[in-house]
Amino acid sequence: MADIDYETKYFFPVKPIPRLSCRDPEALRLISSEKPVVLTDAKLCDSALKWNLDYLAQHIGPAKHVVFASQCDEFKYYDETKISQYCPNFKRPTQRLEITFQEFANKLTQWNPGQEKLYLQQGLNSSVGTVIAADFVSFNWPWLNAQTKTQGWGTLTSNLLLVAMAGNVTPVHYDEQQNLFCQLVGHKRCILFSPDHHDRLYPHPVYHPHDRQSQADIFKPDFDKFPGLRQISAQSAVLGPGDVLYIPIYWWHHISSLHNHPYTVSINFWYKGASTDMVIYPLLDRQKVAIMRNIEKMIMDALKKPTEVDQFFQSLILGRYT
Ligand SMILES: O=C(O)C(=O)C[C@H](CCCc1ccccc1)C(=O)O
Ligand SMILES: [Zn+2]
Repeated sequence: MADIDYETKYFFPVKPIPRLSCRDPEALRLISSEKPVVLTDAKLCDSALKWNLDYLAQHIGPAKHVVFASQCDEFKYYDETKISQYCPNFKRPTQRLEITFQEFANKLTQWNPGQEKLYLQQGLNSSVGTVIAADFVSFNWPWLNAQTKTQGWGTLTSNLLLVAMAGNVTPVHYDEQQNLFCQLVGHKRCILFSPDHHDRLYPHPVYHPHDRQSQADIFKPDFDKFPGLRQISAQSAVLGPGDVLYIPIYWWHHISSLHNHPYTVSINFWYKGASTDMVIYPLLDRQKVAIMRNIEKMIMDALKKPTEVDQFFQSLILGRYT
């Protein structure tokens, strides 16, 4: 698969994410400097390369799994807990279901155009069957543990099992965790933007259910509403089975499942970032984003009304911090 599938037209410059061996010192240098890299031979989840729909349906067990349903290809994440507090009229863009993997697999194989798209997004837990657990145990933990120790990352918080239908899109967002993203079945196109894009990708307010998601659509740009979009630039890669993409903490990413296979299977490894108690100046871009998030949370606790925030910050800085 080409580094960047050129049939897709972008209005912004895109460079390929380097594809390197996990033994290449350059790969480790990129990870240490929190830059994206595709590791082509990490053999991180080789035991899961056989996790196709039938195998998972047969072995993952009878537990309910979280599946999102969408009337379009987009699956924009929303935080359920933030709806009741500040956005009671929020319209959920997807419906959250809890069904067995077998039910999900049946819906996928019987899907017809015009029906809603489905996306299984389930944290792996102890409810999985023994066969899947055995595959999980034989992941390349020695390499993984050595890697995360070297980088000083925190604990592994979760492994999200992702089974998407071809064409599914996860719109532009960032996460507050380090991420080793393993592609198992099918191909995914990943478009990444550095954390300094905070003022060019217009995240929803921190109190909003779409916190951490971009308000803008990079494939239907509204340059009047979001003029900063004219200054964005990305790195991109198409991931195939066995590829591991390092998505650095706070890096924006857009992920879509290509049509060369009816579905895709991925698993991610989310780690807490290193503790930044040693603050070294100049601050990293991601540290500035973390500070902005804390200020937003404080101001919302204080003002309670989102409509007063703009005026508050104008009064604070206009004519004073130029
Ligand atoms: O691994 C990652 O970080 C991704 O974004 C992978 C992405 C699905 C993520 C769904 C999601 C987004 C935000 C919060 C919780 C869950 C995909 O592969 O489509
Ligand atoms: Zn993400």
